[in-house]
Parts: sequence; C-alpha cells; structure tokens
Amino acid sequence: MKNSNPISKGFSTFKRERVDNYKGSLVSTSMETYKEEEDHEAVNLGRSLIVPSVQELAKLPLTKIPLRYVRQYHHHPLSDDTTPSVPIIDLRNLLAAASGSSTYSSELNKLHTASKQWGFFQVINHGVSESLLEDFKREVLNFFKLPMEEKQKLWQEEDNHEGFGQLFVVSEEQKLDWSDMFYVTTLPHDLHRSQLFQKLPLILREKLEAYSKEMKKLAMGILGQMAKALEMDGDEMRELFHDGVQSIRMNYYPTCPEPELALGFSPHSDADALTILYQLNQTEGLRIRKDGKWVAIKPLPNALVVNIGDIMEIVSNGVYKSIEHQATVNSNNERFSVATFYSSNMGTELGPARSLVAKHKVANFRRVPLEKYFKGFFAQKLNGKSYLDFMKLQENVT
Ligand SMILES: O=C(O)CCC(=O)C(=O)O
Ligand SMILES: [Fe+2]
Repeated sequence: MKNSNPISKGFSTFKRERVDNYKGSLVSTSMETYKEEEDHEAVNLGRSLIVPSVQELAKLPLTKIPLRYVRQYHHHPLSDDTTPSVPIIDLRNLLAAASGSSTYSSELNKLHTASKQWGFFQVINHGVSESLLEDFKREVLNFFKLPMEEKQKLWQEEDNHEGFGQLFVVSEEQKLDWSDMFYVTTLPHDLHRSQLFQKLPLILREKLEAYSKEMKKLAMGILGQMAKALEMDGDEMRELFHDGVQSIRMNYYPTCPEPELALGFSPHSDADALTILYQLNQTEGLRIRKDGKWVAIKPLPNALVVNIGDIMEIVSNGVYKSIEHQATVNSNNERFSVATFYSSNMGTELGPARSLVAKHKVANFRRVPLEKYFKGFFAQKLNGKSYLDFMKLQENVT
C-alpha cells in the first residue's frame, strides 16, 4: 500500500499519521525479536516510520532547528592530537604482492592490527577506477538534487524501509538525524525490490550496478585477506560470503543552523560484515569511537574507508571489533557519503567461523539465521553496539 506521504505537508507540525499496523513490540531488543514477523515476506528485512525530508527543511530560513532534531547528550569531546590517526592500508601490497614477500606480510599484519584495534581503516590503491567513482558521485549528487515530486516516488513505504527517508525510526518521540538517505538492497539480484529499481533514473541505475559489482569484488578481496590474517579456513570465508547480501546507503547531510545541537547520524556500529564508505566531498563529519574518545576521519583523496561490522565481529569470534561511529553536521558545508554494506549469504546461519571455534576452543557468539538477525536489527532504534550484546554468549566473553 502506498503511504500517504507527509513530506509535502507543512513542516511546522512535524506530525504524521500514526501507522496503525506498525508493531510497537518490534522495538524489543531481546531475543523475542527473533520470534516476531514469521509471516513476513522473505525479502522484507525492515521498515521505518516515515519522517520529513531534512533537505527540504534545511531550505527554510530557520535559525533554530525543530525539537525533534535537538540532542541532549551529543557533546563528545574530540580526541587530542596525541591520538594516532586511523590506519591506511595499501591494498596493492596485499592483492598484488607475492604472498611470501615481506611487503605482503607487513601489510597483512597492518590489516590485522587495524581490524582488531580500530575496526576502521582507509584503503588506498583499492583498484576501483577513478572514472567509475567520479561518474557514480555525479549521479548521486544529481539524485539528491531531484525535485521533491520525483523523490516522493522513491520514498519509503510504510511496510518497507528501502528508498528515501531515514532508517531505524521506531517511535514518534525518537530524535531524528539531520540527514536524508536513500537505502537500497543491491545484491543478490533476487533480493532487489524491482518496483524501486525500475523507478531509478537510468543513468544512476547503471552506475549503481557497476559500483555495486566493484564493491563486492573489493569486499571479497579484503575478506580473503582477513581469512589469512585470522588463520581462518579460506574456503569457509568464501562459502559464507560468495553470494553475500549487499545494500547501499546514500547519505546527504545538509548544512544545519545549530550544528552543535544536532547529529547527522546517531552513534551506531554497522550490522554487516564489512562497510566500504565513499566520502563524496571533502566535508568532514565522520567520527569513530576509539578508546572512549571520538576521532575524526578526514576524507582522503582516492581513499575509501572500510570498517568492521557486527557480522565480522561474530564471524571472527570476537577477534575483530566493530566500532561505534557517528556523523556530525556543520553550518557551512553540506556533506555526502555512500556506505556499501556487505554481509554473508542469505539463507545461512550467522555465527563464529567453525574453523576459528576449533582453533579458539570456544564460541563467543550464538548462532542465528541471518534473516532473523537482520530483522531484529532493523526493528530497533540505533543504540551504539547494543544489538551485538545479545548475540554474545556471556559466559564466554570477558
Ligand atoms: O556518512 C558517514 O560518514 C557515516 C555513514 C554511516 O555510518 C553509515 O551509513 O552506516
Ligand atoms: Fe555506519
């Protein structure tokens, strides 16, 4: 059913009709979540309440932001200059150097340390062509510039969260992010919502397909190296991920009249295995939590940011860590980013790699079907790394 979309309504009230069939019980973060929604269609992993467009809101001559965007506890002090900056991995040294060479082993060691201690790193010489990156960037910027009448056709619907909007909005009281996003499942192809894909501008669709393919290749390359670094069975890694679920989230952070009161993206860890983030312009905004301090990730020309998601923390049996991150906004410059989330194959069970459990002689996380894991994740408000906590087998984790 098409939602009666409030985007075109006055922004003065920030009200929307209540979605009557929305199940409040889905907000649960307990294992009960897994018992919900058994009857839901297989490819529908979640939904989110429909909220107004921040891009449209930011066009108004506002000096104050509406209350729904005002955070109370967002003043996270930035780290001082003594904190080292996020590691940079040269992928050419990993993917092209002979695996016995010292160049290879020192880069592999860097990757392993970065994944354990930071959960975040930047990759250079990643092999994704500059022309594809430029073309895709142009089309994403054009996409956000489309007139609202066009974007409304691509807005989220009440029963599914793909499209323009915000994710993880589960109540009318919840604080909202100062951003608009477009979310789409790109792989495997049979998970496409074809009604959404068909409505995308053709040129964007072409570039999106090409970009999605390249991101899969890159993710598989990095996962293969991680298997080596973890001393995990390489075949097991391939079997888990060869037909992985990929989704792409395009983020637009408009300028904000009161940036110190708002957040572009609430603190969270990603639910996937590996996220590849493309910062489309030079505006800074990404912050990651390292040893209790927030560290800014500066956009680096020609680099992509990679981070460990919760699935990788689980598969690595806790050796690699997903890290909390957030996005800030500012009053002078808008910001664009594209996050590509890569997860294991649909239809598989999520849990620690068996080859690592045998090596570590302990399993630190429970096993659940991947689909249930995703449904639980998308049914709750983002709250740091809390979702991972109930995947942990507490008796095993220190
Ligand atoms: O825009 C950013 O820098 C962060 C985006 C992000 O964390 C996400 O899409 O999950
Ligand atoms: Fe994220």
